[in-house]
Amino acid sequence: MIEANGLTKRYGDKTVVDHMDFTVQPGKVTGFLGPNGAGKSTTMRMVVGLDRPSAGSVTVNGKPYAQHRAPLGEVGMLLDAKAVHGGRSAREHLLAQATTHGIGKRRVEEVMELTGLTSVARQRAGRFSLGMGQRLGIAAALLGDPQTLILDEPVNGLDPEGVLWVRTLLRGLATEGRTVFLSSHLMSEMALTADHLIVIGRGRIVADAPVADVVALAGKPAVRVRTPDVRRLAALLATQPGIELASTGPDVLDVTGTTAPEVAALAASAGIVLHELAPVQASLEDAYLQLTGDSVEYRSTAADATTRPVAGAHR
Ligand SMILES: Nc1ncnc2c1ncn2[C@@H]1O[C@H](COP(=O)(O)OP(=O)(O)OP(=O)(O)O)[C@@H](O)[C@H]1O
Repeated sequence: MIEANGLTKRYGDKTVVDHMDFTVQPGKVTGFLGPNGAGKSTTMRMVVGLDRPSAGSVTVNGKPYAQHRAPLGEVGMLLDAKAVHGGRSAREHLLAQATTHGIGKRRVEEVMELTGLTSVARQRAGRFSLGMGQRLGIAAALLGDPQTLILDEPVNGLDPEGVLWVRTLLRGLATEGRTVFLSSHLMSEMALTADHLIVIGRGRIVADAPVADVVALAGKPAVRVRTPDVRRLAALLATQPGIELASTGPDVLDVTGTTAPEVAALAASAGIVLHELAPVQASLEDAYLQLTGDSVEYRSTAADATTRPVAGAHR
C-alpha cells in the first residue's frame, strides 16, 4: 500500500506537487494519469525516496521507503527504462542488481523468463530497442518479488503484443494481492489495465475513483444526431433549456442535456428528417480531458478543432 499525506514538492517558487492525499490499495491496478508536467514522475520519485518532499509525507507498506531494510523486496520500480549500463548484457545487469541486494541467481533467471528476456540474456542492454529496455526495467522491478510495484510509463515504446503482455502481467500481480501503481498518459490503455484511477493536473488530484466512476464523473451522456437539416435542428434544440450542442461533422450534432426520444420528438414536430440518432457513451478520454482541461501546461489545439460549438446554441 502507498499512502501520501499532504505530499508537496516545490522547485523554487513553483509548486509541482501540491498537498496530495491519496492511498494506493493492494489487490488493484491503480493508474496515475495526468497531462505532461502534471507531477506524476515527481510524485513517484518521492514515493521511492529519490526526491525529498518539501512538505507532507509518503509511506510504502507502512514506512517511508528509506526505512525498509530490504527495499527491493518491498517495492519494485521502473522509473527510467534507459537507466542501464549499456555495455552490460541483460543478465549481467540483473545479476549486478541482485547481488547488491542479496538476491540469488535463480531469481534472475526467473524474472528473465517472466519478461521474455531469456533468449536475449547475453545481448548488450545498450543495443536493446525501447520495448526490450522496458522489459528489462520491469524484470529489474520484479527481482525482489515485491509487494508493491511502481512503474512510470511502463508501456511506453512497446508494440501491441508488448502492451498486452504488460497488461496481463500487471493484472496478474494485482490479483495476487500486490499493490500496482503505474503512470501513463495513454487513456485507452488505462481503461483496459487499471481498476482505479488517480488523475492529477498541475500537481493536484482532480479525481480519485474507480475507472467507471471517473468516466461517469466527467462525461454527461450525449446523443449524436445526423441530419441533412443540421442548422434548423440546431436552432430548434437551442431553444430548449439545459441543452448543449457541439458540431462534430458537417451534418452531425452531439447534444447533451436531453435524451434520444426527446430529440426525435422535437425533430418530428418540425418535420426534420434524421438519418441517425444514437446515445453516445463518454469515453475515458473525454472524462480525462474534461477533468484536466484547466490544468494542462502545454496543450495542442487539435483537440479543440474536432468539437466546435454551434453558433447560436447554448454553451
Ligand atoms: N529537478 C527539477 N527542477 C525543476 N523543475 C522540475 C524538476 N523536475 C521536474 N520539474 C518540473 O515539475 C513539473 C512536473 O514534472 P514531472 O516530470 O513530475 O511531470 P509528469 O507528470 O511526470 O510529466 P511527463 O508526463 O511529461 O513525464 C514540470 O513542470 C517539470 O518541469
